[in-house]
Amino acid sequence: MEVVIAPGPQLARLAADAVGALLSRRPDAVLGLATGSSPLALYDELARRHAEEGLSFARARGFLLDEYVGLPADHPERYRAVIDRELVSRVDLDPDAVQGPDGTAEDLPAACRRYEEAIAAAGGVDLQVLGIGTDGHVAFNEPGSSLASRTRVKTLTEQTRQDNARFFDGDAEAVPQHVLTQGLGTILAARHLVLLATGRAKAEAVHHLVEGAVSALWPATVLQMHPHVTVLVDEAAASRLQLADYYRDAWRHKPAWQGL
Ligand SMILES: N[C@@H]1[C@@H](O)[C@H](O)[C@@H](COP(=O)(O)O)O[C@@H]1O
Repeated sequence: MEVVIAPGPQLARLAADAVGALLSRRPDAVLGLATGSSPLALYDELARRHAEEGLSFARARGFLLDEYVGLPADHPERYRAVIDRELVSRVDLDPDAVQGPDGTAEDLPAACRRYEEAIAAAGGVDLQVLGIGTDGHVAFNEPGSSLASRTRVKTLTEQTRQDNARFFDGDAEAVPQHVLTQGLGTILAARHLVLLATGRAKAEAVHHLVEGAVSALWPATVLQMHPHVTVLVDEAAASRLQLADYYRDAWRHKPAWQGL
């Protein structure tokens, strides 16, 4: 796990560098797309590079991490709508090449199975963008999630509904109770995980993610089992890291050829 501690705008640029390097190596790369506020600066930077530097997503494909259950198809907070607004509509990514779990499906378990099959049929995710919840969830894998889980229905914790109320006019009751989410096992199958976290509210979760014991209580800790994880955090989110000085030192002395 590589931990990079830097100011927010630099984190977005580093994540964009990783996406750009992947697309130049492999123009038809499969991108794993996260919602929430953490990746927004990255999407802004990708949109800028598309407009100003010709970064192209024309042959790329995308898979969302998760989706609310039961929000109407035209609801602006459906994650599919969010990703269309924040990324797809701002670059040349083909909307038909982007998929998310279908939270409107009548048969939700069947929709989850189909989603796993679609990811496998695309050859798996090359680079998965991730955020982290204050309770240590990734995607919507809440505490107690199986560390080997695949895409399935989950029930949100009260804390996550409170955290996400800001997208629903501050009304936690309006946040759906149920979601479809890629499982932790699904996420671990992606080839490179790039997790972004900023702000003091994430400090405890980031500490567990990087330095805690692997446990379903802090689901993000399972990322320690993945061979290629880049954790991009600002000073506030890094404020509980015991080995922060070592991570800074390692980053400072990182060989130029290595890349993220
Ligand atoms: N399902 C999403 C996650 O994918 C996201 O990483 C996390 C943190 O969100 P934010 O980045 O807004 O803090 O919570 C949300 O509920």
